[in-house]
Amino acid sequence: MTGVSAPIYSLKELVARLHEVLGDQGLVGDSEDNVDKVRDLMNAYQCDLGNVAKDEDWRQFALYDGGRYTRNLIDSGNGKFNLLLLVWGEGQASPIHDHANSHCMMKLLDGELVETRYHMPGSPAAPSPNPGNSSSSSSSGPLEVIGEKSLSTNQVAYIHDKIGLHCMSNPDASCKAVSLHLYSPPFDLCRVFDGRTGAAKSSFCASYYSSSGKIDGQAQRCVYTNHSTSLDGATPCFSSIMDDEKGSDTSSVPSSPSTIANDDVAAMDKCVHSTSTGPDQRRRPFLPPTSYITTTN
Ligand SMILES: N[C@@H](CS(=O)O)C(=O)O
Ligand SMILES: [Fe+2]
Repeated sequence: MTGVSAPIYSLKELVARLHEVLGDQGLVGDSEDNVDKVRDLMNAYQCDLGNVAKDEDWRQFALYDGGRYTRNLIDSGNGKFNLLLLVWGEGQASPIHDHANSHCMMKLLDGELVETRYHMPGSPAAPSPNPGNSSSSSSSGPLEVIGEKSLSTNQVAYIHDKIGLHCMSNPDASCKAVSLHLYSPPFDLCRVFDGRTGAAKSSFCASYYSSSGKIDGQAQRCVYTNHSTSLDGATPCFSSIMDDEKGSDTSSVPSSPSTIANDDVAAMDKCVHSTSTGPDQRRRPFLPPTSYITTTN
């Protein structure tokens, strides 16, 4: 274990500290010590929820256009890590996925997120019918849920393929969520899984909605904010804007997956939750992510 880092009050400082720890090598192999250092730094980052002046530190990266969850690149870590800020719309989720043998450290900055973990098909704890073939797209049967955890603001979570697969979901039907993610080493491809069959597909997962706070392309620039002030001339993502943009959004038509552009991704987007906690009225069916583009079988 490492010591507890002094509070870090800006993403700029966090990035500088991450470069000190990871800039040369990144998180390679079983470098548990450095994993602890990164966890410590992520914990030390003070996101100052509710204080708009301080929140601006991360809100400038929280770009969102009312569509699926966005992945906003904050820093590409000298090629050794990626630091991203993700904005999750109401009820949105990632598909069940792995992390290409990289380390994933995340911190909830705002809202609520639930992490559901699954056994990695083919791992010893959940023997697969296809041992040694875990990178193929063949089915291994329904994925086994090994845990479900609700993250509270400021909480840091960590996952690696050795722990299992996961999906993240925003269970709130009326609020967005924002999270900070560090991946080391960075990766372009991961696998997304069908929770019911265990089938996996390779997926491009290095697409970013924005980099360094700037959107590439035609998307409307829209900053996620709970506050009534817009930042740097951007449009706040109020619910009225969201409603206006519902045209091609299937969020209110969950029973019609055929309207979803990418059926492969839609099929993968079944975040299988434990039913032990009973139905939650705030929960809505999850949306397919934009951020994963299925490329190959
Ligand atoms: N790994 C996902 C977010 S999450 O579900 O951890 C992504 O980078 O899009
Ligand atoms: Fe993930």
